[in-house]
Amino acid sequence: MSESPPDPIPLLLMRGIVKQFPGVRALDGVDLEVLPGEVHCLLGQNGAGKSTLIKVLAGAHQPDEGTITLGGEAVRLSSPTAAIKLGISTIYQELDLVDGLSVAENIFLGHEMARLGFVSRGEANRAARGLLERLGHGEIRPNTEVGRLSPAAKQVVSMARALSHDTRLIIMDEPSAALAHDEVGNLFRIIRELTAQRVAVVYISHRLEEIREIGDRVTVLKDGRTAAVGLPAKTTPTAQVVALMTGRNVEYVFPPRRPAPAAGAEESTGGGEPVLRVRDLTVPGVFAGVSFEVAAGEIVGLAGLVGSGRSEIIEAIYGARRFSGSVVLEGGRWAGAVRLGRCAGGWGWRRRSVRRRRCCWIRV
Ligand SMILES: Nc1ncnc2c1ncn2[C@@H]1O[C@H](COP(=O)(O)OP(=O)(O)OP(=O)(O)O)[C@@H](O)[C@H]1O
Repeated sequence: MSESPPDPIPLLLMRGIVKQFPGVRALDGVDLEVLPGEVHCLLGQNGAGKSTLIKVLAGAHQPDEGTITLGGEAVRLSSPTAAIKLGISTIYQELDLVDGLSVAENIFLGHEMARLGFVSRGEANRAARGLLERLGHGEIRPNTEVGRLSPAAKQVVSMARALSHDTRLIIMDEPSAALAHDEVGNLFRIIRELTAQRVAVVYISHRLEEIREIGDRVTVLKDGRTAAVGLPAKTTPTAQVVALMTGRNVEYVFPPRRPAPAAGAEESTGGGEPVLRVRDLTVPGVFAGVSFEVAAGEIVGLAGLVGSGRSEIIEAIYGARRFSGSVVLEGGRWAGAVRLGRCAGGWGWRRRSVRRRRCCWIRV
């Protein structure tokens, strides 16, 4: 939260925003109000319309209906460049950096260097260093190739790029997804410094505890509509936020938990027989030695930072990647076991092969 209270006159007002895609009304009259110097969190389930709304705000999508007012003036965000010129910068979850370019080149990508008055690479590097130091990351060297940086360092470069413009509003789409715990602390420190300078932040995250820590107010989207505007981020009960996001009370969202397995019972399977056994799953250079089991009726969360290999593990399990180790499904339609990493070709081939080897199949 900023040190001084947010200015009550909104920096941004979006009213009745509609965005229709073929067959989908992604936004159906959404309202958003952001004050200068506040962290405004945007919440909603998958598909609620958050990304579409921030793309409208970033100038990447044109709304079919609705009005946008920035600093008291009606604006048309006709392109990303128009949005940037008006002081709106966006940091997307999939950071849009160019791996083959240097840190400084990425920061000033799209700037008109002549207009900025840079006469040499050295000057661009010096300006980049200044921005990185402002973000508390003077150790990132402006001439390093971005592809060599960690996900956290890449995000700092993205923020430096946002700050390289005269920014009044920064949109951050799941900024903590790529960060380890201590790096999230640094992100929050940077956000607090920005808001102290009256920069507003629109912050998208699925992590409610983060929203409590860094957020000032919350807008909740549901099915392309605004379910709530400007709720206090620190004091609104979680059950209320979840109910607004889902349209259901918490007791219906989370079914009653089964009792934990007794001591000595089969580990990590909720006490039941494992249906899926994954052993020493390895895709060289991506992940190694992953083992877990899933019992019938059990939901197992696969947690990790962006880049840690979560999606790749699932891709290996359903057979889209070659791997070593084993993936065994018990009690499925086919008897026995199959190592999906060895399966290739069409479904018919797989089916015959699975039968011949007395294997089973994971039905996804
Ligand atoms: N370019 C597009 N073309 C067609 N439909 C789209 C397009 N972009 C989004 N949609 C649809 O619009 C709806 C809202 O999607 P959107 O990505 O904005 O939701 P979201 O809240 O950001 O979800 P998530 O958290 O999963 O990113 C979804 O039904 C989605 O399938």
